[in-house]
Amino acid sequence: MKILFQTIQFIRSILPKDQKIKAMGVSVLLFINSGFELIGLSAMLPVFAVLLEDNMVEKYEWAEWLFNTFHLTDDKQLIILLTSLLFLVILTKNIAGLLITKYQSEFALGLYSDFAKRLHQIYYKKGFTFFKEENSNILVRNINITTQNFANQQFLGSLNLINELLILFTILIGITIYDIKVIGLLLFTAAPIFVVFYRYVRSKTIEMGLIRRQVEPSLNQNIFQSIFGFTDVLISGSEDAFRNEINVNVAKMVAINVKSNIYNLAPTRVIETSLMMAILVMNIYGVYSLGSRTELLQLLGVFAVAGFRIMPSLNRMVTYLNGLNQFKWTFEVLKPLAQEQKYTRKAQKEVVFKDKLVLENISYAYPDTPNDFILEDFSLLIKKGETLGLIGASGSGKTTIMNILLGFLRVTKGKYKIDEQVFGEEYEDDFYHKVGYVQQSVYIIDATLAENVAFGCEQSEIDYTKLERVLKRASLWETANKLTNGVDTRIGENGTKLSGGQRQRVGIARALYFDAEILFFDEATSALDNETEKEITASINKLSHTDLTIIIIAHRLSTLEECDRIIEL
Ligand SMILES: Nc1ncnc2c1ncn2[C@@H]1O[C@H](COP(=O)(O)OP(=O)(O)OP(=O)(O)O)[C@@H](O)[C@H]1O
Repeated sequence: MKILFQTIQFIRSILPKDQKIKAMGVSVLLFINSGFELIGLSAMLPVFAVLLEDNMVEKYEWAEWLFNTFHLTDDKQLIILLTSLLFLVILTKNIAGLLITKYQSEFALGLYSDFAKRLHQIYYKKGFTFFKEENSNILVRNINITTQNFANQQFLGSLNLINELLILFTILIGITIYDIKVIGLLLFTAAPIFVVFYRYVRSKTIEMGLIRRQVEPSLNQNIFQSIFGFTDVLISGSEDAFRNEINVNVAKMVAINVKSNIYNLAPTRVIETSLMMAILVMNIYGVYSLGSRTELLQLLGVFAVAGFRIMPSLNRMVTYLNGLNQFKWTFEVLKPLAQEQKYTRKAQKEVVFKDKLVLENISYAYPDTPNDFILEDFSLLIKKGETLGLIGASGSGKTTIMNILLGFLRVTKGKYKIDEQVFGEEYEDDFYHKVGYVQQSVYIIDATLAENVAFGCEQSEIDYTKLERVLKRASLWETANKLTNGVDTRIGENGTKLSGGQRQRVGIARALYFDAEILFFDEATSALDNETEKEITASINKLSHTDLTIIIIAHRLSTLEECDRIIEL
């Protein structure tokens, strides 16, 4: 049961105040549900009593009251009346139970959506280096699958477990009041079998959870790599190798799911066996120690009713406990939700860029190699409106400088200033609005050309006049007109329906659409043939000598011909 306390503790740490209150509401509903269950169960007892005993009216006041109120004439009518009442009670309890389940599921799935949103936000706040270092498959799993697992298995699981425990506890108290011997029997026969079984399953399910945690992202990675690297896989003849890796991981998932199914189904059989054991012992006791068969029959009746409810309840308890154990690792993934304050950003300020960008005696080392300085005591001043070229050997630090200027990387020593403002977290939002960034491989989403240029805007929000203007400036207007549906043509995942040069132009048009004041080009033309490179360079040059500040990284000097200044690293 330690796992239940740990889970409740963890849930409390990651739920915001309003959700904690709602969660309490859900718990109260669950307790009401337990109450309904117990009413349903105890409503069976009078029916049994009537079936087993004669002359009820003379023996019990409640039977006499029913007889008089409903003008009954004999015991048969009492049986029918009680069974009908029992039916109504069970019907009401089940309808109420379903409504409560609906509410509870809506709340749990609401938590899933909230956790996914919050985790996504936290990851974004962790910034550029975090995304560069983390495995994307693990991040996808964390945001989408882990949050869902937690909401279903940990949150709902623990609530339901408490609910079942309450029901079980009340039934056991009822049985104790009725006949303490029955409880003794259960404790000495069914309980030990159940405890031994659960202990065995617990260690197995924790182990399975850890395997699942590791295999799921690897499997996704295998599949994604084989899909995105289709041409390389085909040409290198590594199709079988990729498929084998997929198969190995799928086989591991299959083995886990088979075991998981068995561990979730086995309790029914174990519990049934242990209850049968209790009945056996009870019969031995009854035959030799009880006065009459009727007494034994009544004892068995109580036991049967209790067993009828205890069995599925115990079964569900094991399933919930299995879930809690198997998905205990999700705590670690969702821990950042409990420390959300750690990731709060400074209030955002407007950045004024009228004159210059300055790198002042900066040094930079990547976090995983803190002693390896890529840049040391480096200074650079870029005037507003200037077109600056950066050239240098591979690995000399050009992209690192660009990422510092973009505000993605923070300098270890020295200062990065925009006019007189020292760049920091507080300027991020406004500064990102002022920059455009065209990389060697422009990121294209599976949407229309217009949506790719007006990146992140809903189709209805796109300014088509502006779109036409920027497409013309990026020399993409003619291409757009040749597409089946013009700018509203879908250009395929990763821009598969566009040429390399056209994809670069989408990047340029995007930067222009968002009125970037500073444009960064990182090897934007290096993957293109000479002719296309010339065309793109011409498009970039068309932009220079305007108010735009342009910083270009290139391998070929020819690309930088029109630059005001070229710096060689
Ligand atoms: N995330 C990182 N963690 C650690 N080292 C890194 C990281 N990114 C780059 N480096 C190292 O920093 C150095 C400079 O890399 P950078 O990408 O800035 O060079 P570059 O001049 O742009 O190279 P290229 O022309 O080949 O793109 C390289 O030695 C590289 O290995």
